Amino acid sequence: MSSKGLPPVGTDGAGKKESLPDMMSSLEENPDGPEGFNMEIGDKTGKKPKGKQMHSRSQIFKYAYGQIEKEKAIQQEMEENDNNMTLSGVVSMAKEHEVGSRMPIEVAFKDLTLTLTGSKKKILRSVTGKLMPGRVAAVMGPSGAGKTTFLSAVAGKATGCDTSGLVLINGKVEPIRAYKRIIGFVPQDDIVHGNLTVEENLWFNARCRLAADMSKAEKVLVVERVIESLGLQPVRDSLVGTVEQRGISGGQRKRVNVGVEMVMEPSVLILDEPTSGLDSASSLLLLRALRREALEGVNISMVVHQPRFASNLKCRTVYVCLIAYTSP
Ligand SMILES: Nc1ncnc2c1ncn2[C@@H]1O[C@H](COP(=O)(O)OP(=O)(O)OP(=O)(O)O)[C@@H](O)[C@H]1O
Repeated sequence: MSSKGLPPVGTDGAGKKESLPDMMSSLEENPDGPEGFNMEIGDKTGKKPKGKQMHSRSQIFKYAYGQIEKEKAIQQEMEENDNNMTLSGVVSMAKEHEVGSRMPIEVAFKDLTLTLTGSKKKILRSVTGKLMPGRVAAVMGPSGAGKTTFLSAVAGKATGCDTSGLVLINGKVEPIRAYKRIIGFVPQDDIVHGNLTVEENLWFNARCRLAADMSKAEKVLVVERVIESLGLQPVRDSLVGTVEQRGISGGQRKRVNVGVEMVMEPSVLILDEPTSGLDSASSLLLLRALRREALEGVNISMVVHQPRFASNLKCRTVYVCLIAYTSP
């Protein structure tokens, strides 16, 4: 993906560049502006008291960090219970903490078969199963088995193939593309803009892909949450980098790729090898961030090659072109 032809990131109506801090200052000066504060101050528990409007940058950040602290507490609780955590445990914890806020999407597929257009070669043959909200599914199998093809088909992005079989969204036969605004897809290749900073990449996506009627303050919260969750704080102002100009590390870049899809607050998040090229610590950090997304009710599927990552996350495992084994 190239940034050529894209509108400038964070510009005001006059085309003047508007960084996140600039934007926050302008919000502070003009809280009643068209994209100003219609959000309320939160307390430490993240609850928003009625009738109290946020009128300053510090108030917005107080709210944002109150929410983030709450999420960290949940994460800590999860880690303490890690040894006996089950998938149903994750889901019930999500309910307990009332953090599940996304529209739940269940994706079922029956006899999903993909044939190369103009030939009889079948890339996928009669794949049947279900991907559930609040769960993480690991798609595993040897190279060339069809993992990417399978996830592309689930996301409605398979090209060059004829698809047969059924895909049911929440039990209804509907084209998955109708849900593209709430499906995040992180391909193996880069989807970030190298000549923007980490924060600008995230902010650009938040601005373009979150609901138009969502206030700027709420969008800031979403971006801050993603930066915190993916451990991108130290590089938030660094250029991602291009071939000509070196930027952040490969592992950080990988996390930004995931982040640009996370900021759209998807209900379904599909990732093709998000941990490839990452060291164990970065992989774990990323997987924990994904588990937190699952706590929000997100339906997550990802290609992983290391079985220990799947078992770490207590994933439901979908083996492609192998005899299926589902982790307990
Ligand atoms: N549009 C297409 N045209 C031609 N061949 C295709 C197309 N899509 C997929 N294939 C073929 O289908 C097979 C499965 O590819 P896919 O990328 O899904 O495998 P994979 O399991 O993800 O592999 P890897 O782990 O190496 O990334 C490959 O042989 C690939 O060349």
